[in-house]
Amino acid sequence: MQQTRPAGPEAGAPLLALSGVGKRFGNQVTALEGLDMEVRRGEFLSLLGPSGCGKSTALRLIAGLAEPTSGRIDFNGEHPGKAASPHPSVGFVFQEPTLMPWASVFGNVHLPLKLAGTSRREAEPAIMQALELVGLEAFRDAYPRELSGGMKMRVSIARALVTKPRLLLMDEPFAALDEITRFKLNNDLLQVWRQLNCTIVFVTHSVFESVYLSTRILVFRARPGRVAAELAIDPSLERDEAFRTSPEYVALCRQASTALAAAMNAG
Ligand SMILES: Nc1ncnc2c1ncn2[C@@H]1O[C@H](COP(=O)(O)OP(=O)(O)OP(=O)(O)O)[C@@H](O)[C@H]1O
Repeated sequence: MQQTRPAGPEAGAPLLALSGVGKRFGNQVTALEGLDMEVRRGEFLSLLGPSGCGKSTALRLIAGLAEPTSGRIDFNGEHPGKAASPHPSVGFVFQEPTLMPWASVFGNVHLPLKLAGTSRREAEPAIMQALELVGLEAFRDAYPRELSGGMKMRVSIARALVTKPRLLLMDEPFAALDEITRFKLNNDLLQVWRQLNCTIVFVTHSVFESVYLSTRILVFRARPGRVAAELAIDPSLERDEAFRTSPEYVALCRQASTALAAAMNAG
Protein backbone atom coordinates (compact mmCIF):
# COMPACT_ATOMS: atom_id res chain seq x y z
CA MET A 1 0.00 0.00 0.00
CA GLN A 2 1.27 3.47 -0.86
CA GLN A 3 1.67 5.30 2.43
CA THR A 4 2.69 8.71 1.18
CA ARG A 5 0.16 11.45 1.87
CA PRO A 6 -1.18 13.64 -0.89
CA ALA A 7 0.62 16.95 -0.52
CA GLY A 8 -2.04 19.67 -0.73
CA PRO A 9 -1.11 23.20 -1.79
CA GLU A 10 -1.02 24.25 1.89
CA ALA A 11 0.88 21.19 3.20
CA GLY A 12 3.79 22.33 5.33
CA ALA A 13 2.52 25.90 5.84
CA PRO A 14 2.36 26.98 9.49
CA LEU A 15 -0.93 26.13 11.20
CA LEU A 16 0.00 27.54 14.57
CA ALA A 17 3.02 28.95 16.34
CA LEU A 18 4.02 29.24 20.00
CA SER A 19 6.45 32.09 20.63
CA GLY A 20 8.28 32.46 23.92
CA VAL A 21 5.48 30.62 25.72
CA GLY A 22 5.70 30.19 29.49
CA LYS A 23 3.31 28.55 31.92
CA ARG A 24 3.65 28.96 35.65
CA PHE A 25 1.15 27.33 37.97
CA GLY A 26 -0.15 28.75 41.26
CA ASN A 27 2.07 26.31 43.17
CA GLN A 28 5.08 28.15 41.67
CA VAL A 29 5.87 25.28 39.30
CA THR A 30 7.20 26.65 36.01
CA ALA A 31 6.02 23.97 33.58
CA LEU A 32 7.18 25.80 30.44
CA GLU A 33 9.50 28.71 29.76
CA GLY A 34 10.53 30.26 26.46
CA LEU A 35 8.80 27.56 24.41
CA ASP A 36 9.07 28.23 20.68
CA MET A 37 7.48 25.75 18.34
CA GLU A 38 5.51 25.65 15.15
CA VAL A 39 2.90 23.17 13.95
CA ARG A 40 2.71 22.83 10.17
CA ARG A 41 -0.32 21.87 8.14
CA GLY A 42 -0.65 18.19 7.43
CA GLU A 43 2.23 17.06 9.63
CA PHE A 44 2.27 14.33 12.25
CA LEU A 45 4.23 16.00 15.01
CA SER A 46 5.24 14.14 18.17
CA LEU A 47 6.26 15.79 21.41
CA LEU A 48 8.69 13.39 23.07
CA GLY A 49 10.15 13.90 26.51
CA PRO A 50 10.57 12.69 30.06
CA SER A 51 7.74 12.85 32.57
CA GLY A 52 7.04 16.37 33.83
CA CYS A 53 8.71 18.28 30.98
CA GLY A 54 5.50 20.11 30.10
CA LYS A 55 4.28 18.17 27.04
CA SER A 56 0.69 17.91 28.30
CA THR A 57 0.75 21.54 29.38
CA ALA A 58 1.84 22.58 25.87
CA LEU A 59 -1.00 20.53 24.38
CA ARG A 60 -3.57 22.09 26.73
CA LEU A 61 -2.36 25.57 25.84
CA ILE A 62 -2.67 24.79 22.11
CA ALA A 63 -6.20 23.48 22.73
CA GLY A 64 -7.17 26.68 24.52
CA LEU A 65 -7.90 24.70 27.71
CA ALA A 66 -5.47 26.95 29.62
CA GLU A 67 -3.71 30.24 28.96
CA PRO A 68 0.02 30.89 28.88
CA THR A 69 1.45 33.16 31.56
CA SER A 70 3.86 34.62 28.99
CA GLY A 71 4.44 34.56 25.26
CA ARG A 72 1.81 34.06 22.58
CA ILE A 73 0.08 31.38 20.57
CA ASP A 74 -1.05 32.23 17.06
CA PHE A 75 -3.49 29.81 15.52
CA ASN A 76 -3.60 30.27 11.77
CA GLY A 77 -3.02 33.95 12.27
CA GLU A 78 -5.70 34.29 15.01
CA HIS A 79 -5.57 33.79 18.74
CA PRO A 80 -7.39 30.66 19.89
CA GLY A 81 -10.47 30.72 22.14
CA LYS A 82 -10.35 31.77 25.77
CA ALA A 83 -9.00 29.44 28.41
CA ALA A 84 -11.40 26.63 29.34
CA SER A 85 -13.20 26.86 25.99
CA PRO A 86 -11.52 24.59 23.45
CA HIS A 87 -10.97 25.96 19.98
CA PRO A 88 -13.70 24.52 17.72
CA SER A 89 -11.28 23.35 15.06
CA VAL A 90 -9.27 21.33 17.57
CA GLY A 91 -10.04 17.75 18.65
CA PHE A 92 -8.50 16.41 21.87
CA VAL A 93 -7.85 12.78 22.81
CA PHE A 94 -6.77 12.12 26.40
CA GLN A 95 -4.79 9.20 27.80
CA GLU A 96 -7.98 7.74 29.31
CA PRO A 97 -10.94 7.28 26.93
CA THR A 98 -13.19 9.16 29.45
CA LEU A 99 -16.44 7.76 28.01
CA MET A 100 -19.85 8.26 29.65
CA PRO A 101 -20.70 4.74 30.95
CA TRP A 102 -24.47 5.32 30.72
CA ALA A 103 -24.37 6.33 27.04
CA SER A 104 -23.98 4.11 23.99
CA VAL A 105 -21.05 4.41 21.57
CA PHE A 106 -23.32 6.56 19.37
CA GLY A 107 -24.25 8.77 22.34
CA ASN A 108 -20.62 9.21 23.38
CA VAL A 109 -19.52 10.26 19.90
CA HIS A 110 -22.54 12.60 19.67
CA LEU A 111 -21.41 14.54 22.76
CA PRO A 112 -19.34 17.38 21.15
CA LEU A 113 -22.09 18.01 18.58
CA LYS A 114 -24.79 17.79 21.26
CA LEU A 115 -22.95 20.43 23.28
CA ALA A 116 -22.96 22.58 20.13
CA GLY A 117 -26.77 22.14 19.91
CA THR A 118 -26.95 19.49 17.15
CA SER A 119 -29.67 16.85 17.61
CA ARG A 120 -28.98 13.09 17.33
CA ARG A 121 -30.84 12.96 14.02
CA GLU A 122 -28.94 15.88 12.49
CA ALA A 123 -25.65 14.59 13.85
CA GLU A 124 -26.14 10.98 12.71
CA PRO A 125 -24.24 11.19 9.38
CA ALA A 126 -21.22 12.81 11.04
CA ILE A 127 -21.32 10.32 13.94
CA MET A 128 -21.50 7.32 11.59
CA GLN A 129 -18.69 8.72 9.44
CA ALA A 130 -16.49 9.13 12.54
CA LEU A 131 -17.34 5.57 13.67
CA GLU A 132 -16.50 4.21 10.22
CA LEU A 133 -13.11 5.94 10.35
CA VAL A 134 -12.23 3.96 13.47
CA GLY A 135 -13.95 0.75 12.30
CA LEU A 136 -16.69 0.76 14.93
CA GLU A 137 -19.85 1.40 12.92
CA ALA A 138 -21.21 -2.04 13.92
CA PHE A 139 -20.85 -1.10 17.61
CA ARG A 140 -22.97 2.06 17.57
CA ASP A 141 -25.43 0.68 20.12
CA ALA A 142 -22.87 -0.97 22.42
CA TYR A 143 -22.05 0.45 25.85
CA PRO A 144 -18.51 1.20 27.07
CA ARG A 145 -18.58 -1.75 29.51
CA GLU A 146 -18.98 -4.10 26.53
CA LEU A 147 -15.82 -2.81 24.79
CA SER A 148 -12.12 -3.69 25.07
CA GLY A 149 -9.57 -1.01 26.02
CA GLY A 150 -8.57 -0.54 22.38
CA MET A 151 -12.20 -0.17 21.29
CA LYS A 152 -12.85 2.41 24.00
CA MET A 153 -9.89 4.40 22.72
CA ARG A 154 -11.29 4.18 19.17
CA VAL A 155 -14.58 5.63 20.46
CA SER A 156 -12.62 8.43 22.11
CA ILE A 157 -10.84 9.12 18.79
CA ALA A 158 -14.17 9.08 16.90
CA ARG A 159 -15.56 11.57 19.44
CA ALA A 160 -12.61 13.88 18.76
CA LEU A 161 -13.05 13.53 14.98
CA VAL A 162 -16.82 14.06 14.84
CA THR A 163 -16.46 17.85 14.62
CA LYS A 164 -14.01 17.43 11.70
CA PRO A 165 -11.18 19.29 13.45
CA ARG A 166 -8.32 20.78 11.49
CA LEU A 167 -5.98 19.80 14.29
CA LEU A 168 -6.05 16.63 16.38
CA LEU A 169 -4.23 16.79 19.73
CA MET A 170 -3.48 13.44 21.40
CA ASP A 171 -2.03 13.11 24.90
CA GLU A 172 -0.42 9.67 25.24
CA PRO A 173 -3.57 8.00 23.91
CA PHE A 174 -2.14 4.49 23.67
CA ALA A 175 0.07 4.41 26.77
CA ALA A 176 -2.30 2.18 28.75
CA LEU A 177 -2.83 -0.38 25.96
CA ASP A 178 -1.01 -3.66 25.40
CA GLU A 179 1.65 -3.67 22.69
CA ILE A 180 -0.34 -5.58 20.06
CA THR A 181 -3.35 -3.26 20.41
CA ARG A 182 -1.02 -0.27 20.42
CA PHE A 183 0.63 -1.32 17.14
CA LYS A 184 -2.78 -1.88 15.56
CA LEU A 185 -4.03 1.52 16.71
CA ASN A 186 -0.79 3.15 15.48
CA ASN A 187 -1.53 1.80 11.99
CA ASP A 188 -5.20 2.76 12.14
CA LEU A 189 -4.34 6.27 13.32
CA LEU A 190 -1.94 6.72 10.39
CA GLN A 191 -4.74 5.65 8.06
CA VAL A 192 -7.14 8.18 9.60
CA TRP A 193 -4.47 10.90 9.34
CA ARG A 194 -3.94 10.15 5.65
CA GLN A 195 -7.64 9.85 4.90
CA LEU A 196 -8.61 13.12 6.62
CA ASN A 197 -5.47 14.97 5.60
CA CYS A 198 -5.47 16.54 9.07
CA THR A 199 -2.66 17.72 11.33
CA ILE A 200 -1.80 15.73 14.45
CA VAL A 201 0.19 16.70 17.54
CA PHE A 202 0.88 13.55 19.55
CA VAL A 203 2.42 13.42 23.03
CA THR A 204 4.36 10.27 23.89
CA HIS A 205 7.10 8.90 26.14
CA SER A 206 7.95 6.27 23.57
CA VAL A 207 10.85 6.77 21.18
CA PHE A 208 9.65 3.78 19.12
CA GLU A 209 6.11 5.06 18.80
CA SER A 210 7.20 8.60 17.94
CA VAL A 211 9.55 7.40 15.18
CA TYR A 212 6.94 5.03 13.74
CA LEU A 213 4.20 7.65 13.57
CA SER A 214 5.77 11.03 13.00
CA THR A 215 6.95 13.23 10.20
CA ARG A 216 8.68 15.38 12.84
CA ILE A 217 9.62 14.93 16.50
CA LEU A 218 10.26 17.68 19.04
CA VAL A 219 12.28 16.43 22.00
CA PHE A 220 11.42 18.32 25.19
CA ARG A 221 13.65 18.93 28.18
CA ALA A 222 12.44 19.64 31.71
CA ARG A 223 12.86 22.30 34.41
CA PRO A 224 11.59 24.35 32.75
CA GLY A 225 10.03 22.60 29.79
CA ARG A 226 11.07 23.66 26.31
CA VAL A 227 12.24 22.18 23.02
CA ALA A 228 15.72 20.66 23.18
CA ALA A 229 15.98 18.99 19.76
CA GLU A 230 14.13 18.38 16.54
CA LEU A 231 14.15 15.33 14.31
CA ALA A 232 12.55 15.29 10.86
CA ILE A 233 11.44 11.94 9.41
CA ASP A 234 10.94 11.48 5.70
CA PRO A 235 7.15 11.42 5.25
CA SER A 236 7.48 9.21 2.18
CA LEU A 237 8.83 6.28 4.25
CA GLU A 238 6.21 3.54 4.33
CA ARG A 239 4.98 2.94 7.88
CA ASP A 240 4.31 -0.77 8.06
CA GLU A 241 5.63 -3.87 9.79
CA ALA A 242 8.67 -3.98 7.49
CA PHE A 243 9.50 -0.40 8.55
CA ARG A 244 9.43 -1.44 12.24
CA THR A 245 12.34 -3.82 11.65
CA SER A 246 14.21 -1.83 9.00
CA PRO A 247 17.72 -0.40 9.49
CA GLU A 248 16.28 3.10 8.80
CA TYR A 249 13.81 2.73 11.67
CA VAL A 250 16.51 1.47 14.03
CA ALA A 251 18.83 4.35 13.05
CA LEU A 252 16.06 6.92 13.58
CA CYS A 253 15.20 5.39 16.98
CA ARG A 254 18.86 5.61 17.97
CA GLN A 255 18.94 9.28 16.94
CA ALA A 256 15.77 10.06 18.90
CA SER A 257 17.05 8.12 21.97
CA THR A 258 20.33 10.01 21.91
CA ALA A 259 18.50 13.36 21.70
CA LEU A 260 16.19 12.28 24.54
CA ALA A 261 19.10 11.19 26.74
CA ALA A 262 20.86 14.53 26.10
CA ALA A 263 17.63 16.42 26.96
CA MET A 264 17.26 14.43 30.20
CA ASN A 265 20.85 15.09 31.22
CA ALA A 266 20.41 18.78 30.50
CA GLY A 267 17.24 18.97 32.69
N1 LIG B 1 -2.63 22.09 37.08
C1 LIG B 1 -1.40 22.06 37.55
N2 LIG B 1 -1.09 22.67 38.72
C2 LIG B 1 0.17 22.64 39.19
N3 LIG B 1 1.23 22.06 38.57
C3 LIG B 1 0.98 21.44 37.42
C4 LIG B 1 -0.33 21.40 36.84
N4 LIG B 1 -0.26 20.71 35.66
C5 LIG B 1 1.02 20.34 35.51
N5 LIG B 1 1.77 20.78 36.56
C6 LIG B 1 3.22 20.60 36.72
O1 LIG B 1 3.85 21.11 35.56
C7 LIG B 1 4.94 20.28 35.16
C8 LIG B 1 4.72 19.79 33.73
O2 LIG B 1 3.59 18.90 33.72
P1 LIG B 1 3.03 18.21 32.40
O3 LIG B 1 1.90 17.33 32.82
O4 LIG B 1 2.76 19.23 31.37
O5 LIG B 1 4.28 17.34 31.94
P2 LIG B 1 4.35 16.09 30.96
O6 LIG B 1 5.64 16.21 30.22
O7 LIG B 1 3.12 16.01 30.15
O8 LIG B 1 4.42 14.89 31.97
P3 LIG B 1 3.85 13.39 31.83
O9 LIG B 1 4.56 12.80 30.66
O10 LIG B 1 4.21 12.74 33.13
O11 LIG B 1 2.36 13.51 31.62
C9 LIG B 1 5.01 19.15 36.18
O12 LIG B 1 5.97 19.51 37.16
C10 LIG B 1 3.62 19.12 36.78
O13 LIG B 1 3.63 18.65 38.11
